[in-house]
Amino acid sequence: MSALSDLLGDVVSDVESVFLFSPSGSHYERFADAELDEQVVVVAPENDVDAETYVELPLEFDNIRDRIKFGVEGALEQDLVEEGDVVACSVRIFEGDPDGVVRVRVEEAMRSGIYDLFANSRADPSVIRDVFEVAIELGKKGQKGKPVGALFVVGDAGKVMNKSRPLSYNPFEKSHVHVGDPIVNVMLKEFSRLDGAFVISDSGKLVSAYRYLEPAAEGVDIPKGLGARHMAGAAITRDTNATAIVLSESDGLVRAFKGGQIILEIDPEEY
Ligand SMILES: Nc1ncnc2c1ncn2[C@@H]1O[C@H](COP(=O)(O)OP(=O)(O)OP(=O)(O)O)[C@@H](O)[C@H]1O
Ligand SMILES: [Mn+2]
Repeated sequence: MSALSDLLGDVVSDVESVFLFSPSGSHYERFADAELDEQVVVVAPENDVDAETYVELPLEFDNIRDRIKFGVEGALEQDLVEEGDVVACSVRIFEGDPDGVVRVRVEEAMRSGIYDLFANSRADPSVIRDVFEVAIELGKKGQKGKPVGALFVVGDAGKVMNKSRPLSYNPFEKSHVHVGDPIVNVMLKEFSRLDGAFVISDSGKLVSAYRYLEPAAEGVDIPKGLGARHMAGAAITRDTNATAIVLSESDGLVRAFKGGQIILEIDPEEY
C-alpha cells in the first residue's frame, strides 16, 4: 500500500497548482475549504461551482490529452501559470467520481494559439474545431496523395459574402449542410482542389465554396513569403469578424488568422 501512496505522492509532489477538471460541487468544496498552499483552478465548460479561479474550456473534449492541453493553455493565457510550473490535474476519465491525477509541467510551447482560436472566435467553438480538424486532416493526407491548399473563412458569413464574389457556381447554394457531418468533410476535401475560399456561418452551415475574397488589405501584416491565399485570409478577418483557417499547399502548414493577425501556425504532421 505504501508503494501505491508513494506513487501518488510523487505525482503530486512540489506542484504549484491543482487543476480540477469539471469538478462536482462537493469535490470543489473539499479543495476550496482545505486552504491549500497550491493554487486551485477549476477548468470546465461552465463555472457551475462558482470557483474564484476559473478557466473556460471551449468544449468538453473527450480526449484527456486535449482537455489538459487546453486547460493549461487557457491558464497560460490568463497568467495563472507560467513556464516551469508543475500542475496536478484531477480528471474524470470514466463516468462517476474523479479517477485520475495527471502531472504536467507548463512549457511556453504550450501557448500554441489554439485556445484563443477556439475560445475567442465569433463562430461556435465546435465549428472552429471541426473546420480545424478538416484542415489538419487534409494537410496530413493531401488529396489523392498530392498536397492541397485550402482557405476556410468561418463566422460573420453575411459580411464575408459581401466582401467576396463567386468564381464558379456554388455547390452549397440550396443545401443545408453543416461542418462536422461526415459527408460534408468528404465534400470539403473534394472541393478543396478548386480555387477560392469556403465560407462557413457561425453555426457551421456551409454557405459557399469557390469564393474569391476581395477584402481591403491595408494594415494587414503577415509573415513575408506567404502568398495571395494567406493575404486574402488574413485581410478578410480584419474587414469582418470572421476567423480564417488556411492550409498552405506549398509548405503544408495550417495557419489561423483573426483581426488581420496570424494567431496560430501548426504542422499537421506534428498535431
Ligand atoms: N483573394 C482570394 N480569395 C480566395 N482564394 C484565393 C485568393 N487569392 C488566392 N486564392 C487561392 O489561393 C491559391 C493559391 O494562391 P497563392 O499561391 O498566391 O497563395 P499562397 O498564400 O502562396 O498559398 P499556398 O501556400 O497554398 O501556395 C489560388 O490558386 C486561389 O485558389
Ligand atoms: Mn503559393
